[in-house]
Amino acid sequence: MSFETTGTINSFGGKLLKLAHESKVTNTQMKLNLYLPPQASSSKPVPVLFYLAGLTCTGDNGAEKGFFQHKASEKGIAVVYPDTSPRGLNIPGEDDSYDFGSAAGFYIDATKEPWTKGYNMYSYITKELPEALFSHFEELDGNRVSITGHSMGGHGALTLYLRNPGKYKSVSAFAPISNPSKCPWGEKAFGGYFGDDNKSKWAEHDATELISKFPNDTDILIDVGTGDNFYKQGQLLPENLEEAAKKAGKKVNVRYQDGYDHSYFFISTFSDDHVEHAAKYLLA
Ligand SMILES: N[C@@H](CCC(=O)N[C@@H](CSC=O)C(=O)NCC(=O)O)C(=O)O
Repeated sequence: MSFETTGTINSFGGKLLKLAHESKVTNTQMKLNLYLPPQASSSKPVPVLFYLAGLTCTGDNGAEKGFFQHKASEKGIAVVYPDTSPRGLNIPGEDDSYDFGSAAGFYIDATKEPWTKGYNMYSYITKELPEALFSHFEELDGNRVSITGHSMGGHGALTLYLRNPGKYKSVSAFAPISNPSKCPWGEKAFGGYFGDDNKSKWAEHDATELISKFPNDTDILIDVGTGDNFYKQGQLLPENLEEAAKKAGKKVNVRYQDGYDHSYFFISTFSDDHVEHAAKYLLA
């Protein structure tokens, strides 16, 4: 698969590439950003951190406002910023709400019509995109990959990690939707993409349900702001994940950050810590 490079921007001594490619999995063109740190120009391939963004986002939000490039440049880690859904499939209702359809792909493969037409962000992020990137960019080391994300993307990072033991070296999340089967955003998305009667499928994409089934030890870093309105409204439910992790004997370190909200001011404050967390495993 070939990538079109539509822009190249200098950032912290490296390059942010604006990319587009045709996806067989989503049946659309997909856009993304790829940050190559300065070390990518040496002969040794660099490890990779995927950042999954939240509702209403594209691959631009994290690249422009997350400040991941700061620490990634220092550590020699590439960062992939994918889009959050297919775009323009012409499914009725696709663009009607901010929390379902466009920019709300929830990192699942839909099983319910008409969303099966291309709402396959799980396969796109875990298979098609990395395979395409690692065969096209020899600067990237496909054997050293970590994942992080925000809100809906935090849910994506946690569930992709927990569903694929060994695929990612580490995981972390900012204000993740931690128990989607039990919050309004998740109920709407899983009901729409899987069906209200398909609760076993819901559980397959719920970090709180998955953690006890994960076969390996974990070291999961999560930040949540105590001033986050979505946290206060019960959309995130990190306590449910903490409780399930405790019962399962898994390490999940949830840091409740005093007064921080849900925005990129919160993410950019702690993004260095999340890149450091990934670096601990990617550079071990
Ligand atoms: N428009 C919505 C709120 C949308 C919102 O806050 N999106 C967050 C992610 S929320 C969970 O996935 C986001 O990252 N927005 C982009 C940004 O640049 O801040 C509403 O009004 O409630």
